[in-house]
Order: sequence, then structure tokens, then C-alpha cells
Amino acid sequence: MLTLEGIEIAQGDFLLAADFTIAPGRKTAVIGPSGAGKSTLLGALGGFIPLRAGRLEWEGRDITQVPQGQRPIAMLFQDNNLFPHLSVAQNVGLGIRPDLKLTADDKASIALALDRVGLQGMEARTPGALSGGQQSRAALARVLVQDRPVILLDEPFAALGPALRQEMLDLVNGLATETGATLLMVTHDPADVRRIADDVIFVEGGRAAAPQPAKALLEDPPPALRAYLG
Ligand SMILES: Nc1ncnc2c1ncn2[C@@H]1O[C@H](COP(=O)(O)OP(=O)(O)OP(=O)(O)O)[C@@H](O)[C@H]1O
Repeated sequence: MLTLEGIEIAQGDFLLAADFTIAPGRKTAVIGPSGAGKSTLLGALGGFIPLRAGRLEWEGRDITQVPQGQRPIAMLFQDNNLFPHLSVAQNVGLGIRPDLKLTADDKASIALALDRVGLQGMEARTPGALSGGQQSRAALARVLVQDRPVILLDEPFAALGPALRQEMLDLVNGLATETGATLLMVTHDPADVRRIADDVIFVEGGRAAAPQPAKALLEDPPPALRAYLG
């Protein structure tokens, strides 16, 4: 269980509040108008933005002050965050050891992750020699080797065409189901919500609302969500 207890996050003059729990293994879409604070919420959960108030717990353990790399949380960034001068295997290896002093076991984990995302045989390439979809797969492999119970995705695969985006979402969805990971994904697309989300967190008016079952919420949205969905 991920517990957000009386959380407040400040970004300059902007303030976002959140107070709810997320059950383990749930897949949650984070939606809301532009500038509402979706990335701010994920950044705070991932440990990239400090909390102004409140507590963050994972399975009863207070992780409010735990540094980013030591949280039970991995994040997939919109731009994939791949280093152009490093090989695919090294880029994935950064998820295990930032100094890239990789053991034989680490290398086996990297090979397994690349296999799971369909990049076997591409270990030695640099990101520039991969297609956009393959780059997304490499970034996803880096999330997999971190082996964290919570995965955050901030508008993933936004740079990909619709078909490839759906393929990647299905891949993430399948891997999360297989590993039992808890997934939080920022998206602007209701089709993404229908495709993979159990629940929806609606962010608006300085507040991230508690997760609501996705199907019921989309079928009968409250006025603010209805206005957002158009
Ligand atoms: N580093 C910063 N300093 C000051 N204000 C910031 C900073 N980063 C974000 N903000 C502000 O915080 C608010 C929330 O931004 P955030 O990026 O979380 O919104 P979002 O819902 O993810 O938007 P989008 O859908 O457009 O990506 C915005 O008003 C933004 O201008």
C-alpha cells in the first residue's frame, strides 16, 4: 500500500495537496488539465521534489525522506532519458549501478530485461542506432532491472505514433501484471485510461483526488472531469 498522508507539494507559487492510499498492484491513471500538477505529483512520489508537508509511506514504512534512488519506486521519463554515448546494455545497467561496475549477475539481469522488452541482440548498440519504439523499450528495460514494486510513468511514449504507443502500453501493462507492480501513469488520453487503468486519480484545483474506479468514473464523470474530458 502506498499511503499519501496529508501531502502538500510546492512548485514556486503552485501548491498541490493529496491525501489517499493506493492498493498494491493497482494500475492508476493520473489525469487532469494541463498545469494541474500531474507531473508534480509523480515527481514528489519519485523523490525528485521534496514534500512541503505530510508523509509518504510504502507498506507502513515512512519513505518521506528516503532519497530518490533508494525508494521502492522507479520512474519512466517521457524523453526516455537515455545517454547517447552509452550502449543499450550500459543504459539499462545504470538502473542497477550508476557507476556501471556491473557484476556477472547484473549483466544477466540486464540481458533478461532486454529479452523481456524484445531487444535481445541489441545490447551493444547506442540509442542513436535504435528506432523510437526501441528506445522506449530500452528505457522500460532500465525500469525493469530496478525491480521496484512501484512504477511511475509520466506521459510515456508520447513521442511515438498511435499504434506503437498502444503496443508499448500493452507491454507495460503485461509486465506490471506479471510482476505485480503498482503502476501510476500520467496520460491525457481517455483511451489509455480505458486500456490499462483500474483506477483514476483526477488532479485539478490544487488537489489530487483519491483514486476512483476508472470504468464508473468515465461512464459518469463528475462536472469537473466532464469539463476536462470535453
Ligand atoms: N520548477 C518549477 N517552478 C515553479 N513552478 C513550477 C515548476 N514546475 C512546475 N511548476 C508549475 O506547477 C504547476 C503544475 O505543473 P505540472 O507540470 O505538475 O502540471 P501537469 O499537470 O503535469 O501539466 P501538463 O499536463 O501540461 O504536463 C504549473 O502551474 C507549473 O507552471
